Amino acid sequence: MFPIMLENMDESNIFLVGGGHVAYHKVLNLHRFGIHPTIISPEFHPSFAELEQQGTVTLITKEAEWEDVANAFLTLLVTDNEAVNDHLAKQLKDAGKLVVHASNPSLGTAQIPAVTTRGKLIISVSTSGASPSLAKKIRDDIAETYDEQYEDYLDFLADVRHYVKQYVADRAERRAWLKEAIEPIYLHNTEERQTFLNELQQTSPSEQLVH
Ligand SMILES: C[C@@]1(CC(=O)O)c2cc3[nH]c(cc4nc(cc5[nH]c(cc(n2)[C@H]1CCC(=O)O)[C@@](C)(CC(=O)O)[C@@H]5CCC(=O)O)C(CC(=O)O)=C4CCC(=O)O)c(CCC(=O)O)c3CC(=O)O
Ligand SMILES: NC(=O)C1=CN([C@@H]2O[C@H](COP(=O)(O)OP(=O)(O)OC[C@H]3O[C@@H](n4cnc5c(N)ncnc54)[C@H](O)[C@@H]3O)[C@@H](O)[C@H]2O)C=CC1
Repeated sequence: MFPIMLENMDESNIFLVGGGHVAYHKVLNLHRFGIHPTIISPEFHPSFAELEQQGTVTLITKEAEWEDVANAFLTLLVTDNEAVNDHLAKQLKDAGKLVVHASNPSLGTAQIPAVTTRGKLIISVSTSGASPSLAKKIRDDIAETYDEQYEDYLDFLADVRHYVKQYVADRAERRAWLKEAIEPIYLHNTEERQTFLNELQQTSPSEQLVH
């Protein structure tokens, strides 16, 4: 199992096979990350009608075949038909694709973790399929510690990092600034953040562009 963050995906290439209860739950999770998938299924959970109206999903009403997903970047197999899930998982795996098999994870090449976001902070917990319920619980425990105030704190840290990378040439100095920025005082105190940024700008003015 190797965790990785994906970005800049072509979302027209993200598919679900099966349109039931589990599919609906998985789609709401994808939506949190701005992904609007295509779902192939002969029947759909009633809640999908609203999502289709909103334009956040594309529904294709049919039994899934290999041709439907052959060009997919990522496919989530969430039908209640084991044979269909198994067969497509094998073909997708052989084709080197990312595939989540929702009922027999070992046949896939990827799994969905339990996730919470705090702006740029993404808290992601996996139990490698041992207990999705525990993954959820641990995620919720961590999310209590790293609460909403981390949202603008992360924005502050991103600003600091952006500035330091551009205008602080010396590597040791860069590290010192970046290490200082994660001191707890900057989490709680926005005035201290401003003082920090002012000091950073005075010590390393933005005219001295680092190449
Ligand atoms: C392998 C994986 C496949 C994948 O990658 O999707 C998988 C597989 C299976 N889940 C099953 C059951 C449940 N899954 C949940 C919940 C979640 N399941 C998620 C991920 C994963 N589930 C992947 C592994 C992740 C890991 O281990 O860390 C979460 C974290 C993320 C998400 O789905 O978005 C999301 C919570 C997040 C949230 O709510 O925010 C609940 C609890 C609930 O719904 O409250 C139950 C019922 C209780 C229980 O079983 O624990 C079953 C048995 C089906 C049956 O009974 O036959 C299988 C099949 C099997 O295990 O074989
Ligand atoms: N990963 C997870 O988080 C969880 C996974 N599961 C597993 O997910 C699977 C689906 O569960 P539910 O959504 O509750 O079932 P469901 O019965 O609500 O939905 C199944 C869907 O698959 C569709 N389907 C059937 N044959 C198909 C085909 N040939 N091509 C395309 N779509 C097809 C049906 O029309 C239906 O929309 C089950 O195998 C279950 O064990 C269950 C709980 C959680």
